[in-house]
Amino acid sequence: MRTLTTVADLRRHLAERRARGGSALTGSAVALVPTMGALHEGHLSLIRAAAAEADTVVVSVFVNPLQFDDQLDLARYPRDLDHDAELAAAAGAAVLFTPDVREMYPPGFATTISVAGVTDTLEGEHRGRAHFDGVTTVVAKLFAMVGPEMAYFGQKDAQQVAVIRRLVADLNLPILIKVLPTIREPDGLAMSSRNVRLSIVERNRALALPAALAAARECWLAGRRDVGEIIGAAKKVLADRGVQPEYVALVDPHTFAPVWGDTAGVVLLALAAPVGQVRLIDNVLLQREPSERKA
Ligand SMILES: Nc1ncnc2c1ncn2[C@@H]1O[C@H](COP(=O)(O)OP(=O)(O)OP(=O)(O)O)[C@@H](O)[C@H]1O
Ligand SMILES: CC(C)(CO)[C@@H](O)C(=O)[O-]
Ligand code: BAL
Repeated sequence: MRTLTTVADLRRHLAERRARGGSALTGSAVALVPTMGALHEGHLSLIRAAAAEADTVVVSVFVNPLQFDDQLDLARYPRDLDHDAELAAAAGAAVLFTPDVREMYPPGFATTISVAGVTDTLEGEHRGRAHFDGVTTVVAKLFAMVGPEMAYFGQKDAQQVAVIRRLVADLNLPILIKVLPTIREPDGLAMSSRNVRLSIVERNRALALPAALAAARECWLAGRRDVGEIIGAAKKVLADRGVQPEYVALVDPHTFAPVWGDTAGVVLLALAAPVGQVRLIDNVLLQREPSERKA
């Protein structure tokens, strides 16, 4: 695996690899897995899936200052580039792209890519307009730098997925967006780079999030369709375990518009909550698993 830090080196290396041609199975397809590093099994599942489908997997590691609404969160964001390189290589990455902030945003940089509508609610509302503007600006730049045929994202950041899909559709970008399920710890906590900042007590309290999602799903599976009732089931679990959510919401999984009254069709239950000094998010799609559907 090559570790590259400049756009010029990245472009040169990818051009050489493309010129060589790939295998009969994958052609010379390039896949991008954008990350902010401190890699864990969630990221590795994306890299492995990309490696199975593309000749060249580029993993980017860039802690993007533009998308942080909280400067302390940016300063404390976990960083471990040497370990990331080992893990990414073992999972099948061909290139680790780790630009510094000046390479990504040189002096004079003045462009913002902004997606409207789907960014209005939940994370967009609570982390502020700049969060998703930061995400879409850096992702658009990464797409332009790498020129991937496909890009891989995790369902844990469900709204980010909807925003990226909108970006790709609106700008006619010829990039296939692949979304993989949330990878969880054995006890149910969604893997996240920020989990390392939880104390033992907080780590235990954080289990309130998957438990709240499970309670809401139980309620939905029991046939309840009243939005207040489903959200109430999740909120009760959080309150019982001493977690105060920033939001618990039922939304359309494509537009992220809130669902009111009675739910119909597939809806997404999403929540965000601080646990100690760490802000966690999680979500579940309320739909019947294929095995639960009637033949
Ligand atoms: N548990 C997970 N399962 C599947 N994909 C994940 C998981 N966690 C993160 N990802 C995906 O990995 C990509 C990079 O995410 P990122 O580097 O922000 O990691 P993270 O663990 O979400 O960090 P944090 O939530 O602390 O910012 C995103 O597409 C994200 O959705
Ligand atoms: C997509 C991303 C790498 C952009 O900085 C980030 O938002 C993330 O890690 O999910
Ligand atoms: N995984 C989402 C990136 C962020 O929290 O800013």
